[in-house]
Amino acid sequence: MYLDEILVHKRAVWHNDTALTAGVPQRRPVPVRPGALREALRKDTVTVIAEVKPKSPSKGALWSAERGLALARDYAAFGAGAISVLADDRFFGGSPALVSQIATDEQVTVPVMYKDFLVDPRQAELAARSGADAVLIIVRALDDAGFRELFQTATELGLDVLVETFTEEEIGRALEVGARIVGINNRDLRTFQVDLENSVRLRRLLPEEVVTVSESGIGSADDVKLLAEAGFDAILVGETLLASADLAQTLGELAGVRR
Ligand SMILES: O=C(O)c1ccccc1NCC(=O)[C@H](O)[C@H](O)COP(=O)(O)O
Repeated sequence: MYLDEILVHKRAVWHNDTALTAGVPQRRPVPVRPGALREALRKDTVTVIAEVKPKSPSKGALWSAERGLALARDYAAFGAGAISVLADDRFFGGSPALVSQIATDEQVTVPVMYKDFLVDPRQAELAARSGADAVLIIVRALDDAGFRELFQTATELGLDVLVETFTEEEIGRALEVGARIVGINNRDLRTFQVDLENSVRLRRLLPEEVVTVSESGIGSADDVKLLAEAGFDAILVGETLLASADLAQTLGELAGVRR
């Protein structure tokens, strides 16, 4: 299920008002922490944003959603600087309720990002109600007006925004709206091909004041060293952690690389 098909589904769900919102309180249950994600990503070592992703279109089943909270607690205890939680149910097996459960948990003290395919400002409102500190917005999912509106809505709600890019043109669009945290995806969401060189090649287009995140396909401390040398502040990692037989060790290796 490639990006275009996911977006068709998302637009239909929000257009028809049939989005899954059960398990998310009507009012945000915890205070907003603007800047929390950005701050967590600027450390001496490359920060790991560890992902709770129950399944994926490219890999199938990865982790049971029922054990999502336990996983998030382990991530926080073993050195993740932030946690990304899939809010999409259909393709990734997550839910807004899962984000809420993790974002409001007392043992999960690191920032939590609401990870979905945002096509409607109401999704940013749902993210804020869930208690998340941040949302991800994928530039290529939106036209300029839609991107600007979503970015503005999320920012006004006090959420940090990780703006995901894949090309030079998309980096230009991210900077144009004033993005302060920019991700570069290594996975082409139209083919699922993964190439870390995409991050290395595009990083130089981002100014120093922008916090940078390399996303997807990161599997070893050597990968992280490559990205640290290219100038990245942080990495977004799912599959490598979800498949690890020794999470404390794997996370320790990825999170221990100096910038
Ligand atoms: O992960 C997928 O298969 C996928 C398919 C279609 C759209 C998005 C997809 N992934 C979203 C992500 O951003 C990744 O989950 C994230 O970067 C972590 O990647 P990885 O470490 O490779 O699990």
